Amino acid sequence: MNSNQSTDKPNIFTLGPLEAGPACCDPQPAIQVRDLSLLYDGMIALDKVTLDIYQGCITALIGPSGCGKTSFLSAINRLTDLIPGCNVTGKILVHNQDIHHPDTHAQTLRRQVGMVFQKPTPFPLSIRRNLSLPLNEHGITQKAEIAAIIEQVLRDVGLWDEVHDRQDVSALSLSGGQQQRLCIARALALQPKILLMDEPCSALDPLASGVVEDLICRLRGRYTIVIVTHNLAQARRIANYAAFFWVSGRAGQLIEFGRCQHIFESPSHELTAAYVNGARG
Ligand SMILES: Nc1ncnc2c1ncn2[C@@H]1O[C@H](COP(=O)(O)OP(=O)(O)OP(=O)(O)O)[C@@H](O)[C@H]1O
Repeated sequence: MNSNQSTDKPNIFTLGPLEAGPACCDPQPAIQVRDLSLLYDGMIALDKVTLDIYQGCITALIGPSGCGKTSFLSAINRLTDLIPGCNVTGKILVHNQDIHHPDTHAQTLRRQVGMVFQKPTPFPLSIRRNLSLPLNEHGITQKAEIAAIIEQVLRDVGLWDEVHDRQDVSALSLSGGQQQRLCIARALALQPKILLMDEPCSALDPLASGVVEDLICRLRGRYTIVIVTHNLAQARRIANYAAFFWVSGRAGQLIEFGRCQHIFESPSHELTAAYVNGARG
């Protein structure tokens, strides 16, 4: 089925139970960003961003198009290394490890910090292979171990009941919402600590979007989640913290960061107030 015509079941009870994670009321930084600047071909896209992302919490990155949200996300797991002409300065610590230190390997980092993209991006392979391939690439080859991980992550994203008896069909035959949950399962298979999500619901119809949003909430506590969203109502519903970015000239800047309730109900900066009230952006 075409991804934009998803008829993903709205039944949230298909999502398997997750172990409760730690509450996020005692914020410990999982990611520490200091003076992060990012340039594409010498043109500044992010200007000196300093921010802590708290462990086990959901942090929403909000702001108008072009303010650098995706660039910020991509810097955290060094996907920016793969963009020709992209230059990153400043410091990012992930669980106290400097991601730019020569001893930090990008592949190891990306195992710790998974990424889910806007459009579901399953490989044009079977459901099973979509999940086993990254495991093989990270040296996991035991069939029994792979089968156990596949079952666990499919249960975690609520897909097990829907696909366990047809794991060898093409992942492209799934609905858009199912494909996105498969992509989340693929990220979870490598047991990351952090999940970066770039507008994970925006390519889905409202029902599938609701299922994925519910899933993201269920992952809270077990994972540190950073989500880019243009959907302010969604940010408000699911996030514990929000970071508001703005673009001045071409440079994206972090204007304000704080508890979601503060950002949406009593922001400190007038630009934030204008944006969340729909007057700007
Ligand atoms: N690969 C790239 N090469 C050159 N410029 C880029 C590249 N990716 C992004 N940019 C530029 O960097 C700036 C920030 O882009 P980015 O995609 O990070 O913003 P965003 O806030 O995520 O936008 P949107 O909400 O529209 O996705 C924009 O001016 C964009 O044109």
